[in-house]
Amino acid sequence: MNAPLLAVNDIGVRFGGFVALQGVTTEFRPGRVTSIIGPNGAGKSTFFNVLSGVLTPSSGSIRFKGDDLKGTKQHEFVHRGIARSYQITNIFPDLSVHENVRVAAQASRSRYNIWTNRNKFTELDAKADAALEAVGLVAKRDETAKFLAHGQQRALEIAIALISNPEVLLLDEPTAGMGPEETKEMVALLEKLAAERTILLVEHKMKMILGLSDRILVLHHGRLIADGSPRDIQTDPEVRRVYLGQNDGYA
Ligand SMILES: Nc1ncnc2c1ncn2[C@@H]1O[C@H](COP(=O)(O)OP(=O)(O)OP(=O)(O)O)[C@@H](O)[C@H]1O
Repeated sequence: MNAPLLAVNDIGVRFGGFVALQGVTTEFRPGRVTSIIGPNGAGKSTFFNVLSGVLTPSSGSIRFKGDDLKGTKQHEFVHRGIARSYQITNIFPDLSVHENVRVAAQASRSRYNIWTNRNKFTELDAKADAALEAVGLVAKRDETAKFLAHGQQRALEIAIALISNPEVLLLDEPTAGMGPEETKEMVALLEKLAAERTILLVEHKMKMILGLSDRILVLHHGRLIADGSPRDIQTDPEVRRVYLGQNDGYA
C-alpha cells in the first residue's frame, strides 16, 4: 500500500462558539478520486479549506508527506503540491483563455521580476498551453474568457489550478450549475486527470459521485460519519439515515 500523501489527525474548527468540524482523522493516499459528501452545512467546504491551507484548524494536525503543515500559508501548500479550485467561478472575464492561465503561471514563479528575459516568457506561454491542453481548451486559447460556456469556464479554472503541477488537486463542486452534457464532459476530464494525480472532490451530484469515486467520506454536523467505497457508503445505515428525505437522488 502507498504511504499517505496527506494526513489529518483530530482536526477541529471553531467559528466563535460554533463547532464546524470536530475530531476529523483520515488520510489520503496517492492516485485516487476521493469525494467528500454530506448534507448542507456538514462542514465540507470547511474541511476543504483546512486541506488546502486556506484555513488553519483550531485544533489537530495536518501533514503532507510527513511534514507538519499546520499554520503554513496557502501559497506554501501550492508550492508543496496541493492546489485547489473554488465553488465560485474565479477567472478574469475580460482576459483571453490563454492569458488567464499565463497570469497564473507568472504568479507561480517565485522569482519573477521585470528583468525576466524573453526565454522565460516563452516558457510561461508553453506552460500555459500545456495546462490548456490537459483540460481540452487549446482550441479556445484566444477567446475572451467571459464568452466561454459555463462548463468551459470551470475547465479553465482547473487549468489554472494545474499550473503548479499539483500532486493533490482539490475541486470544490466542479460540476456546479452544469447540465447533464457538461457534467459528463467534466467527469471524463476528471477521470483523465486522476490518472496522474490524487483528486479530492466536494460534490452534491450523488450519481456522479458514486460512479467516479474510489472512496467517499461522509461528513455530518462537522464529524466524519463514514469512510469507504461507493458500495459501502450506499449501504451504510448511518449515511442512509442522514440522507433520508433529502431530495438529491441519493436513495
Ligand atoms: N467563516 C465562518 N464563520 C462562521 N460560521 C461558518 C463560517 N464558515 C462556515 N461556517 C458554518 O460552518 C458550518 C459548515 O459550513 P461549510 O460551508 O463547511 O458546510 P458545507 O458542508 O460545505 O455546506 P454546503 O453544502 O451548504 O456548501 C455551517 O453551519 C456554516 O454556516
